[in-house]
Amino acid sequence: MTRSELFAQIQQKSSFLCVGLDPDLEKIPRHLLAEPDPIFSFCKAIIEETADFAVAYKPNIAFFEAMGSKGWDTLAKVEELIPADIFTIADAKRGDIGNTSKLYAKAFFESMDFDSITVAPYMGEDSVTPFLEFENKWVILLALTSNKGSLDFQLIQDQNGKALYQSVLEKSQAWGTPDNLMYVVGATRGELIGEVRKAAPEHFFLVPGVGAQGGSLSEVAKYGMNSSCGLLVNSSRGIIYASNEKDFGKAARKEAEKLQLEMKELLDKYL
Ligand SMILES: O=c1ccn([C@@H]2O[C@H](COP(=O)(O)O)[C@@H](O)[C@H]2O)c(=O)[nH]1
Repeated sequence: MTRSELFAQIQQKSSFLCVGLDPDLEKIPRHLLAEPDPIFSFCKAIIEETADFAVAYKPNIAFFEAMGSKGWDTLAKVEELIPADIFTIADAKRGDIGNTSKLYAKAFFESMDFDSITVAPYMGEDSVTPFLEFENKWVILLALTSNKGSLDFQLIQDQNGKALYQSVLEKSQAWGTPDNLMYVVGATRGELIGEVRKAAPEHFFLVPGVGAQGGSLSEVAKYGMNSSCGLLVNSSRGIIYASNEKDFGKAARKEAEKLQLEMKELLDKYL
């Protein structure tokens, strides 16, 4: 999917919502356990109920690969089920020496047909660029993550006062463009999102951390929105586990709609 197609979706739906698919057999409604593939049935219902409000889906690969080969089959079926006009993100956080990254890219972009993959920057240019060689596919590079451990390395400053996440932003902009490179920026980072926006004015940000992790959607929009929105804000548990009864699909729909309505107001205010 191209950047302009993504922006068109955002305008059409008045939404920059990414629904995170983190399906856990221990958390899904009990009645689904009688189904032949409970995780698929769960994701199918969530996708069907939230597709009106979502511009992206982000299956977190850990939740599928934890189930072994069956999990990979389920992931492929879920990816195929997502409507073609909705952006797909394989949240796999890959990255290795070049020839290995190339095969990770083939796995997610060719064997499966994801639009994008999350990639860790730690191993540098040759670990990231193989993912950028696929037409109309995206790398979403970890820049400033939402978790507490992001303080361990990402905010360490060099002798000139430049934080590691800033070096990641600066250097990686020579590898890709706003048309094939996005950044992960945690919603829990408040006004630092404004610093990231200054360093990468045109790139889209994938922003996890609203909902269960307590990040503020209005702060994210205030500091992070650009003239083509430039944001995909993810919520996983806050939507998919809104209920664990038979009404879980409808409950997820309600939460997704709530976020979309807030997003519409923010788009009206800042775009
Ligand atoms: O910095 C990061 C990068 C990735 N994630 C992932 O996003 C979702 C968040 O789930 P919630 O339930 O909405 O908290 C999850 O898949 C994480 O692995 C992140 O949280 N922070």
